[in-house]
Amino acid sequence: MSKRIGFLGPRATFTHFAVQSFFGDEVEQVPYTTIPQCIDAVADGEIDFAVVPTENALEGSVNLTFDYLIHEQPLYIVGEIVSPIEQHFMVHPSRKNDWENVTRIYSHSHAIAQCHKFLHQTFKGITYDYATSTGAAASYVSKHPEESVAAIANNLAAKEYGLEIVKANIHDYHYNHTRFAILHPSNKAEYDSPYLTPDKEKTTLMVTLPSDQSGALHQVLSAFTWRKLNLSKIESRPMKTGLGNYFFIIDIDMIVDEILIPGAIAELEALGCSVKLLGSYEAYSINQHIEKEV
Ligand SMILES: O=C(O)C(=O)C[C@]1(C(=O)O)C=C[C@@H](O)C=C1
Repeated sequence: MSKRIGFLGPRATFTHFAVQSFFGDEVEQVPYTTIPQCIDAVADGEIDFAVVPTENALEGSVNLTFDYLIHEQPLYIVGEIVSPIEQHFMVHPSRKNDWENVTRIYSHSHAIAQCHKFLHQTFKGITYDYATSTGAAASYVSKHPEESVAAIANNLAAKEYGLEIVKANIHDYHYNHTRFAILHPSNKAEYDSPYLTPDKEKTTLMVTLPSDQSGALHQVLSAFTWRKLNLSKIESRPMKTGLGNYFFIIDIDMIVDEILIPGAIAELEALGCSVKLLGSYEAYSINQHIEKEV
């Protein structure tokens, strides 16, 4: 039986492109309207893996994904897909000669944020409406030709929903990539992509510091430093238990081994930190532009 892969939908989102590039057509692709719905589905066993965005090179972390994983559904990251992101400005074909006069712009908040310079220069003072995904925004614009609204999305969405791209590549910086996590309830679950080869190994930890201990973060970092464990990310997020209470998400450039990472974790625990493994996995990069049909 083919695997069921859930993703942030509808069809033709960036997440759908990541799923298509990694898993291909042999799997059943199941769209969900929101990130929490997709995460719940894999936790409930409705699907085999969930694919959701975690971080964009211009905008930073997708907080909803990490917050939901930490506070609501403790799943493991079992793989990572990095995809190039190209944002285009699109309208219903009936507005293609009048696109500069639209009065609303609809997209995912990250997509809007990635295009701020263009939007500020071209549409000063315009209203932004936030959609659950770029694909959802494109689908809305196609169904509402009577509304003076444009979408920001990728070219698969323009094709899928019959929209006209009137301005291509409107993201502010050329280097625009997003990471997507493949999630599963067990950290032993694996899926080798038939299409992509892994280019990195990673471990993600959640570390909570002992309260009010001076130099605690310095001590945490030195547990990695003297073992020469390279960190590619360290980010703080609120614990949601009170002002000033934070935990850290730490990415290490290596999978869990027998000695170094267990040693670092034991040292952190001895310092009074609590440490949770969020995943130890392979990371894959998509090198092609988004042109392939999904
Ligand atoms: O809306 C989409 O198409 C998504 O897949 C979500 C998402 C995100 O959450 O960052 C993914 C990639 C882009 O950075 C913009 C939006």
